[in-house]
Order: sequence, then C-alpha cells, then structure tokens
Amino acid sequence: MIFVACVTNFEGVTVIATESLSKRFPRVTALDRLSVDVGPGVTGLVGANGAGKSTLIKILLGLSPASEGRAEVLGLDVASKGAAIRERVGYMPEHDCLPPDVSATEFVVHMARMSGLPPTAARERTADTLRHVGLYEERYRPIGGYSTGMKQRVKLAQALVHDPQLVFLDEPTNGLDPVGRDEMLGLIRRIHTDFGISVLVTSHLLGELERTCDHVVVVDGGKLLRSSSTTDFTQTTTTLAIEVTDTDAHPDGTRAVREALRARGVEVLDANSALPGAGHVLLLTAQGEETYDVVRDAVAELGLGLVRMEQRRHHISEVFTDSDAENDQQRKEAVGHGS
Ligand SMILES: Nc1ncnc2c1ncn2[C@@H]1O[C@H](COP(=O)(O)OP(=O)(O)OP(=O)(O)O)[C@@H](O)[C@H]1O
Repeated sequence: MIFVACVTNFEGVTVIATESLSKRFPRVTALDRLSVDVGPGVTGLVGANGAGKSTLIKILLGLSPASEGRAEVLGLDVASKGAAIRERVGYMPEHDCLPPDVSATEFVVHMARMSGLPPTAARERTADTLRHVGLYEERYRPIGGYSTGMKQRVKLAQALVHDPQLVFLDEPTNGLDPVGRDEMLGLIRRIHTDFGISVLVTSHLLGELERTCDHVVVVDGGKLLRSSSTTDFTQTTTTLAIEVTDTDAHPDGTRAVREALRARGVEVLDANSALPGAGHVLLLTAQGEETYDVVRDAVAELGLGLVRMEQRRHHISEVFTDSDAENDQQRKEAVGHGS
C-alpha cells in the first residue's frame, strides 16, 4: 500500500514517511498525529526524554502497532511488512542489552546468523564490521568486561552486520565521555559516507546533531515541532553581535557603545546574561548594510577598539525556546487526561 506523502527531503527520495501517526498508552500519548518524511543521508531525531523517539522507532520497525495513522519504511507498510522492514533495516537499541559472557565476535556472528547470513559470510561480515567500528583484539574478550564506549560499538556493529539500507540508532552517544561521543559521531557520519547506508539517529542533545546530520526532525510531547535541513536550522540571522574594548575614558566600553547606538536610533537587544561573558556582547538587529557603518562610526568616535562584529547563526536549541511553555502544558494535559 502506498500513500501520498509530500516529499520534502534533500535528495527527493523518501525512506521514512509517517502520516498522522499516533501512539497512545493508558496514561500518556507518546506520539500525537506525527506526519513527517525523511530522506536518505543522516537524519537526527531530536527531543527531550519522553518525547516519543523510541516509540516511533519501535513502530517503524513493525515491533509495536500504532494507535492511529500509518507509516512506511523503504516503501514498506509498517503494519503489514514488519519482517521485510527488519531484513533491510538495522537497529541499535538505547539500553544495554548485551550478554556479558560472550565475546563481541560470538555475539555479532550470532546476530548475523539470525539475520539469515550463512556461517562463513556471517564470520567475514562480523570481522569487517567490528574492524569498522574500531574493535580489534578486544573482540575476543567477554563483553561483560567492556567499557560503555566498547559496548556501544558492539551494539552498532550488530545493527550493521547484515548490510542494511537504513539503520535506526537510539541514543548511541548515551553514557559516553566527550572523546567517545566525538568518535561515535564520526563513525555515524561514515556509515553514510563510506557505505551509503541512511541513518536515523536519536539524541536529546541538540548540539551534537548540528555537526553530524544533514537533516533534523524535532519532536516534543509526541508532536512534530520542526523538520528541516541542518543548514536551515543554523542559518544566519539579522542579529549582529558586537564586542568592543574598554578604555580609560570609557571603562565600560560596552555600555558606552550601547548608549551611543541607542542615541543613533539603533535597536539594541538585551543579551542573555545567563551566558558567561554575555554582558560584554551587544546584540542588535541589522536594518541593512548601513547598520555596520553606524556601529563602526559609533565605536570609532568613542575611541574604542572593535573586537568583533558578526552575524549570529541560529542554534538548533532555539527551536525549543518559543514552544517550551506551551508543550509543558500539553504534556501535563496528556498525563492528566489519561489519554
Ligand atoms: N510501553 C509503554 N507503556 C506506557 N508508556 C510508555 C511505554 N513506552 C513509552 N511510554 C511513554 O511514552 C512516552 C514516550 O516514551 P519514549 O521512550 O518514546 O520517549 P523517548 O523520546 O525515546 O525518550 P527516552 O530517550 O527517555 O526513552 C513517555 O512518556 C514514556 O513514559
């Protein structure tokens, strides 16, 4: 069964399409009429804990039925083609689910055999995949003695061993230190660039997806908040950030410039003082090229040095700012009404 979905992704092909997909548990609505299309490449599925990410993945794998709506993965209907989807899709679950008493090699060979690979091919693919994720001599030791990072690599390897077209990675950076996190994000990127496998990766950390993903889908309280290319999220704004030096004549240069600019009719915004050093940064709305000249002249007249004048870029996290209060209310209502 094929349903018409509006294709909005960057290469014009849809690998995942959902239409008004809902999942209701007795006390909570985990997914709420979610309609989204995902194309090839690396896509981040981002949302706070409880936003509905794992629930969506389980429905897409055909492991959990939706309450309403429908979804297709690689053109296959999740309600009736779960087994065919799981043949073509790899899945790295969020939680630790590895047997402690077997080695990575034994475990991944077993998973390859479960996926239908013959014994020799299973062993060869396992060796290749474990090398790709960076597990070498350790692959013969029992998993129980592995670090969190090594366990995450084993989970990633078993998701890749049967050469899928698409992988779902549920919070693959969970529990990793910054170095381990960077290494895992690099591996994820290479899954697509080296092997052409598309990736849907979930995270509750917004920043890391900016660097890793081509496309980002943001969910909150089971609803779609936004779906767009990463570059659209991080596009430049009309806000200019200005930083100046202090002098003996103007010990608070920032304040002097703020007053000078306001006197010239330039709208100066209040910087977010919660950020370290934010008090030394002036934010103002650029009205056009002439705003740059006004700032330059004001700083020069005061005899201050201009340290920085740059257009700010959006951060993905800003997508949450406006909707937080509304969604908190919606979450409370969902729980309260036992929907
Ligand atoms: N089997 C279930 N029974 C009842 N409620 C569930 C079940 N599975 C998930 N939920 C609830 O559905 C909501 C969404 O959960 P889900 O695990 O999909 O979120 P998530 O975005 O993956 O967050 P996390 O990373 O914390 O798992 C949560 O409120 C969760 O408690």
